[in-house]
Amino acid sequence: MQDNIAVELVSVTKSFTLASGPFRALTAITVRIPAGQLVAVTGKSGSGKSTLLNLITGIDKPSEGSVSVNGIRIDRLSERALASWRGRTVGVVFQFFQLLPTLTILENVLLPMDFCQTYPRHERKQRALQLLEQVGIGDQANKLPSALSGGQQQRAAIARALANDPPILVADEPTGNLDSQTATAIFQLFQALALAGKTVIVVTHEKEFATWFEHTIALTDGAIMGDQ
Ligand SMILES: Nc1ncnc2c1ncn2[C@@H]1O[C@H](COP(=O)(O)OP(=O)(O)OP(=O)(O)O)[C@@H](O)[C@H]1O
Repeated sequence: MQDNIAVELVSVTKSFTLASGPFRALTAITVRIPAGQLVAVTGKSGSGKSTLLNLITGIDKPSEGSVSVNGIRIDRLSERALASWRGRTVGVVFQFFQLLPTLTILENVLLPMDFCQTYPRHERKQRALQLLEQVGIGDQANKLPSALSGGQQQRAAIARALANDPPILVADEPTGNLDSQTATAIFQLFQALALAGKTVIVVTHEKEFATWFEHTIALTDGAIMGDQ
């Protein structure tokens, strides 16, 4: 594998067992994502986009084939090793933000650092505040998520995803719940993160942002129809 490939799936098939029999959500796909790129995953509902993200984040294992992230064969890791690996290597951003509602924005960003112990305790608050500044909501740190707009909540979720300085950021329809101006600001943030060296993989239906991506993985019925 080349040094600059962040994510590599080779001949990956993912099958699920349904009452009606086995079902292939992904069939023999091979994908190579270079480090530091902003990459889109597109396709209709049910085409396998979330399944692909779940393989990249190690939430699921392939039925066949290999999944390597930064040179590590994650399909061979134990669940315990995967949990630790995931916390340090992949930040995840969701469509509905999934911030903990009873914690402040600052506390939400501190959680992954407390969980993984990636930074000494006395450095964590400063780092969380810096991340909130970086995503443009430094002044919202002490508020509860419900006091923020959707766009601000997504920025907070991005800061939380960056807490442990993961090389890879994965986002599943991160702007699906935002207006187009706010969505543009979120994509600008992803672009800046990719320029700074993060590999950013985004599931998106929004065609108007197609030109922002350096690479698009287009899925149809669990197969790759275009890999530009
Ligand atoms: N755990 C599972 N058990 C059974 N079938 C599953 C499971 N996860 C996904 N599937 C099936 O695999 C196919 C791909 O699902 P996936 O969620 O990856 O699609 P998607 O492209 O992300 O769709 P959407 O845009 O609607 O989120 C679908 O037919 C889905 O029903």
